[in-house]
Amino acid sequence: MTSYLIKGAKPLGGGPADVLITDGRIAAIGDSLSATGAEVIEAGGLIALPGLVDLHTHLREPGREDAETVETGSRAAALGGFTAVHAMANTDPVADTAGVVEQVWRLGGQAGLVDVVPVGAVTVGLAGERLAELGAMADSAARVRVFSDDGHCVSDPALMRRALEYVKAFDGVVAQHAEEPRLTAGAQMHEGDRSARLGLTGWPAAAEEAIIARDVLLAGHVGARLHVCHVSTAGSVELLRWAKSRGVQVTAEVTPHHLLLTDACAESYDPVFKVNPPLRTDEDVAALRRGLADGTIDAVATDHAPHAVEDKESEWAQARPGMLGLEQALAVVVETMVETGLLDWQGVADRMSMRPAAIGRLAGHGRPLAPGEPANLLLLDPAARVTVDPAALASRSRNSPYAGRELPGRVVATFLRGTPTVLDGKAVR
Ligand SMILES: NC(=O)N[C@@H](CC(=O)O)C(=O)O
Repeated sequence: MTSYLIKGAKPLGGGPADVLITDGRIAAIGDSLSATGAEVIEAGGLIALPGLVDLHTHLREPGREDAETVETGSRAAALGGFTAVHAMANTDPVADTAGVVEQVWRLGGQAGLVDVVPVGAVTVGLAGERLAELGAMADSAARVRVFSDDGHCVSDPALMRRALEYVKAFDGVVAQHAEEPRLTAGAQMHEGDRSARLGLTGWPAAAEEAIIARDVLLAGHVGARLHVCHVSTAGSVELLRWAKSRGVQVTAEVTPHHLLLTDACAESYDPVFKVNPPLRTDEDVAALRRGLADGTIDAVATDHAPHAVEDKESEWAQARPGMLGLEQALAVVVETMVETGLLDWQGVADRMSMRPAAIGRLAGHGRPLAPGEPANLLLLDPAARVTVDPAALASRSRNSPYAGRELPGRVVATFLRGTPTVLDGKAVR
């Protein structure tokens, strides 16, 4: 295995240092290291961060390989600085059996660009009627710990309670897509003044908040772990704060797009801005940023949702919800959280690597950069500014809400267990 000597990068909490990588691990961090035979990477001005971990990626394989494959999504992830992604279960067939989660896990291993960690469905076929084979998925080679019907809410409270009870046995977590479906029938965008003016059916904040309120009570009652996907409203942040203060084992994620964009984007009627949950108001964005800064929201998760052209480039009402996220996630966090002074680099590592790895009970990821640890890391040029060109993305889909936008920071290199997946800002394969 090639050894790498990264010269002059800034690891967290210290001045410039060299990082020596041998046999897939960090062998040493220090001043003026040398190592014969090691490939030298000049990293002056770059920041070294632990490899990012995404709790919420849609890879679309099996079933919609025209929109994304495990391999193309893995490449997009590596370019974004990720070393592990959780692959959501809403594939075709649905990842609701040991067979399907093992298939996704194997495809991830074959692509070899990030660790692909399958999420198992909570209910058979995401239909919300019967629990899927949670134990069999947990015991499978894919070792599933995160279960989600994402795209659908587990809206039956008795079923949700049983799912929480079940995953407790193997320290799993139910990741809820919080959306009371009876309140969002036909919904197209955030319910408020704008939806009324634009004539688009509204998706009220209360549809998210009602499920979160119910589920934190259930999780507290059962004593199990609950994770809330893509939190989007100020009221949700308040509910999470309350639940955490009561000792409920609840964690939550926010997407990059909910940290940056608002429902004003819908004024364009460009369906690239249609997403579930919808983009909210300025006040919601401010509350989400504050919640992420103070740790009420534990993690940033991309909800990378690639869609084929025919599913997205249509009239707003016909378009599928969802937007790309993997390749720009870190840049959006730098713009919304670092450049605003809300998070330092340690905070970025915590919310995008350490905490998501801990929520997913993922070994070998989300570890500090220290001798002996697996060499999962990225090098970021914080001074670079990049204008997003959808045609240049590694994803098979093009539905980026950041097209034409200049964002700060550029991932220069990513290492997965000591092997570069990205060098000079380009995917190695
Ligand atoms: N987040 C999205 O807008 N879309 C998701 C599923 C979903 O949550 O609706 C997708 O799979 O496309």
